[in-house]
Amino acid sequence: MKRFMDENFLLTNNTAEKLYHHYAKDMPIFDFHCHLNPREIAENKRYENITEVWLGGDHYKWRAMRANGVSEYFITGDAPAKEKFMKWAETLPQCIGNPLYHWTHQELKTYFGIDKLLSPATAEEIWETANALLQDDAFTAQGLIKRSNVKVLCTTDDPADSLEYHIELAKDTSFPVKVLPAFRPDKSFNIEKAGFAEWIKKIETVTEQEISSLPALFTALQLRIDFFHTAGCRISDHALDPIVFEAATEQEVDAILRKALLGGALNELEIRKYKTCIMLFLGKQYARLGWVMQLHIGTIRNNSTRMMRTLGPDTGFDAAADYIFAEALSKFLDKLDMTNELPKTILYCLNPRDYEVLATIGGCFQDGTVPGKIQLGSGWWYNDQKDGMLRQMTVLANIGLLSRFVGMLTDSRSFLSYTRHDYFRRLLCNLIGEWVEAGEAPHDMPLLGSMVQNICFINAQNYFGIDCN
Ligand SMILES: O=C[C@H](O)[C@@H](O)[C@@H](O)[C@H](O)C(=O)O
Repeated sequence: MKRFMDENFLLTNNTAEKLYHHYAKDMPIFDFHCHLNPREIAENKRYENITEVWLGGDHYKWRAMRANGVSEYFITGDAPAKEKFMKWAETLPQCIGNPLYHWTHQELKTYFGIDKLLSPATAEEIWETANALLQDDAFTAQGLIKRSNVKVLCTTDDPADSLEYHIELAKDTSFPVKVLPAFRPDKSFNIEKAGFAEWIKKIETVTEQEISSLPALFTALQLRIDFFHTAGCRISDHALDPIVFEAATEQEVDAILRKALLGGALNELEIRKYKTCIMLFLGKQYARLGWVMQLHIGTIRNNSTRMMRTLGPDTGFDAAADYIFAEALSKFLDKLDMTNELPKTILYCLNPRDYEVLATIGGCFQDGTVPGKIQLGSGWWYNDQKDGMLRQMTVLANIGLLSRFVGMLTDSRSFLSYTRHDYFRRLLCNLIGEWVEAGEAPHDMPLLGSMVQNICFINAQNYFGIDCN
């Protein structure tokens, strides 16, 4: 029997152990999609206690606590920080089998050097030890990022954002990590959602232009894209719930936008036409600048109306959807490809049922210009666990080129989540190791070692075209 989470955690064969320890473990991190707060990084936030850094925004943990019968008062409510931590400590022993059980202990060990298992019996001691350590410079926002060997991290930012913290960080020579914005224009195409008119007002303010027509909106978006580019942005990100494709002329879409801006109600067809037109415009802009376009597909968000009313979005009430989207996705990529304006693209889906759909459609638009131009993104969100990551890598290996994969990202709101890369690397090495041990891949360590290092970091560096030195 193996010891729980020892140095060969998740590594079940000799080749995997060698690949992980010799090639993967010490590779730097390129975190191309996360939800860290750039202000906390720029201000080098110091955390008062482990509740703040650990449970502050992590809706994975919140869901587990709810599932364990913990009342909202101790999760997102006003309970004192220590009581919230105690509730997490009560919940964790119930999480065996869930990645949270592993991540939590990886984080305790990697950052705090704590080997004990968190439970009500150890909670008091861990609370004291961790909180004392948090006062050290190694535990500030910047300290944690540096210790995690991160070279680049990309936050998620609205087009109206001033990017003041990114700009400030770029000037700060004492912090060597590149903190870059990622362009997330969901609000520009979610014309049917509450908040669209307010968002247009914000963009009018930051671009100092009135937006009363489609050409004016295009100009404003282009200005913001160029501004983001100047601030180092090379990546965009979209939540498409679901992706749609409905061809329309710009005149038609102009009329639809004008109608919406005057407060008119749009029908389904109009909404689809508008969204398609905006996404095509954006895709072309990304291609123009050599950016990467990330498409996150397949969620059904804010399922609990009651909790949406009290807590708002991104609080743990989203699920995998079962949308039918293959044709729309294919037509969207094809339309851009026809005029050679398809940017590098990463496709993610929250429903792992659809990985083959993404991988096979993506394969139709590889155009020989960039290795792995169209990527099947790593297991996203509920899929960034053992089975989900293995499934994503297996589908990619079967249908595309695993060797060209840009690898893992954290997608997290917590500065302690970098251990997820370690989790991913172990699984990657184990998968390849299993192939070797079964005689399905050659025992060529330099070849496999370089494949592993490419997937851990080098592919991402080349693909995103960001200098990491
Ligand atoms: O891990 C989960 C995530 O952070 C999740 O909250 C995000 O992926 C977010 O919904 C997004 O759309 O970018």
